[in-house]
Amino acid sequence: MTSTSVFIPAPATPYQGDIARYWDHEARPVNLRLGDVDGLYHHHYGIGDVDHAALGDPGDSTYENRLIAELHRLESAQAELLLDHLGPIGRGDTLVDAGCGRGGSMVMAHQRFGCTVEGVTLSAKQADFANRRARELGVADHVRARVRNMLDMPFETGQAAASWNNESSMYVDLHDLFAEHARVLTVGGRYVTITGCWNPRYGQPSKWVSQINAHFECNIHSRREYLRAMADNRLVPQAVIDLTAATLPYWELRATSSLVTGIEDAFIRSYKDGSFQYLLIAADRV
Ligand SMILES: C[S@@+](CC[C@H](N)C(=O)[O-])C[C@H]1O[C@@H](n2cnc3c(N)ncnc32)[C@H](O)[C@@H]1O
Ligand SMILES: CC(C)=CCC/C(C)=C/COP(=O)(O)OP(=O)(O)O
Ligand SMILES: [Mg+2]
Repeated sequence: MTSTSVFIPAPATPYQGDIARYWDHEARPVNLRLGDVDGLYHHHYGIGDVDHAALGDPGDSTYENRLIAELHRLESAQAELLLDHLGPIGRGDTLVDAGCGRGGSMVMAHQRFGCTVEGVTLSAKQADFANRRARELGVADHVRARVRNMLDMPFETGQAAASWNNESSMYVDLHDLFAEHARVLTVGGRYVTITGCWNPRYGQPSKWVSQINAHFECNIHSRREYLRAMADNRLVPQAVIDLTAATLPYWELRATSSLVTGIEDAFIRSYKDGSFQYLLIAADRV
């Protein structure tokens, strides 16, 4: 598995065409400069406490670089937590990253398990970027991204020991998504998602959630929709972890940086008013 497939299917819908264009043109410093820290490029957010000793004094000339390294450390910690929930994975197994972005989580999964990791993204630019990084790291025989729709993945039924969505499930219908994961997963395999979802206890999506949807052209689902769509598709939750408190330090630190994008306040306010939650759900394919 060494070459990038050049076959790029037409978008399944006009919306998917919009999303492909969105990610083809994305080049925010908050993502590229963090990725440059160690060559793992993420498009997800961070968890865990800020290491204030590592950050040092805001007056120091190196402070901004330390802040960037700290945000990146928290984003990688988020991916490590997702990988912690995949269960026992062998070197001969295949993992599927649905909505793989620039491939940071795929590389981390291969480095941890030694296994094959297959990713799909709508963006040809992202797939090229991920495959270039895999070649540079010498792991292109085990890590590959392709331009494909996660609702119609190029994998055999039962091929995957585990699969995941890391902040990519808000772009699709959840019933369609979980039906496709249930198809590609082996019986007894594990599905994991980390996602932002609106909280049914709040009532309806808050104005902050609507603002996040508009910012990213996505459609955030409710926690209830996740659990219902899993139940309908042979995915039985084994762990539901509320990461809202764990992600707030990342957002509060990010809001003080030069790399702000303008969406920080909506995340902080919606996490604090209880209308939005950052969740990990790990489910068994039964
Ligand atoms: C916020 S990024 C997350 C990237 C990656 N999971 C990470 O953690 O860095 C969302 C990703 O979902 C992908 N995506 C959205 N809808 C998709 C679809 N229908 N099929 C495949 N990928 C999709 C986008 O192309 C993008 O790569
Ligand atoms: C939790 C939710 C609702 C996520 C929406 C999906 C999304 C765009 C994630 C982060 O991508 P990014 O890393 O490209 O965003 P940013 O540029 O803000 O860091
Ligand atoms: Mg980011």
